[in-house]
Amino acid sequence: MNYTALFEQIKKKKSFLCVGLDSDIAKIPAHLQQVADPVFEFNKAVIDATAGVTIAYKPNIAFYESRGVEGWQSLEKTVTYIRQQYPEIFLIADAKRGDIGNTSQMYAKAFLETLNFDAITVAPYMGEDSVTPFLQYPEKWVILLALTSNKGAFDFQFREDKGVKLYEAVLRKSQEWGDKQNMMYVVGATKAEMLGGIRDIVPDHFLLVPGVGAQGGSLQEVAKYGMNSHCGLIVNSSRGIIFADKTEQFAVRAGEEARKLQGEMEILLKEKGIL
Ligand SMILES: O=c1ccn([C@@H]2O[C@H](COP(=O)(O)O)[C@@H](O)[C@H]2O)c(=O)[nH]1
Repeated sequence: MNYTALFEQIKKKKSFLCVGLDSDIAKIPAHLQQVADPVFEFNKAVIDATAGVTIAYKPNIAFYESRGVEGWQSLEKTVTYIRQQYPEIFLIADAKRGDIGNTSQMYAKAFLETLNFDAITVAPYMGEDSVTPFLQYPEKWVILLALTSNKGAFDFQFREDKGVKLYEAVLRKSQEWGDKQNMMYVVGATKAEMLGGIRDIVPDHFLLVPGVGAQGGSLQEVAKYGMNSHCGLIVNSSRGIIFADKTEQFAVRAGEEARKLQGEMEILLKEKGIL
């Protein structure tokens, strides 16, 4: 999916919501634990309840690969289901990969070709040759970790060299490798106040923003500092939507939580003049 198609989806759905499929098998409602593939059945119900107001899904790969072969099967079935039922939706593998060049090539093939995701999250710290193999796929995206939502972000990402913070150096240097058509950046909603400065460096790129919902980030603050004339934001919520309820009503509640966020997003898009 290209930049224009993504923006068209945002306008059509009046939403820049990404639902995170962090489908921890231990948290899946009891009544689904007996079926053949509880994670897939859970995902399917959440997807059907939220697809109308969602532009992207982001399975976090840890919740699948931790279960071995069965987990990979749940993931593959989930991707196939979304591709068949909701082909307009943008699919992000939150895998946080990146290694020496020939290994990155295999990670890229695994997620962008074999599993057919639209995008993959990549850690930038091994540099150019670890990132560029992911950029060889037309209409696929690298989402580079820039400023993460967690407390540990302060350990390295704010370190300064000649007045430039490490996450700023990531934003600047990586623009030599890709552009707004194939590269996005992760910026945590918990660091929304830094988004103004980030927009000075990457005014046009899409940003994937996790941290709204369970981590307490504010959607309004994210939009205030981070929204550009093409929206430029994909805001993720995982636990706040998929585990809003742990009873047989989980999908209904997931749909309600997703619609609530979409309603707030619609207001923000209108305020910005995008709708
Ligand atoms: O800086 C980052 C980068 C990635 N994530 C991921 O996003 C989701 C957030 O889940 P919630 O349940 O909505 O908190 C999860 O998959 C993280 O691994 C992030 O939170 N922060």
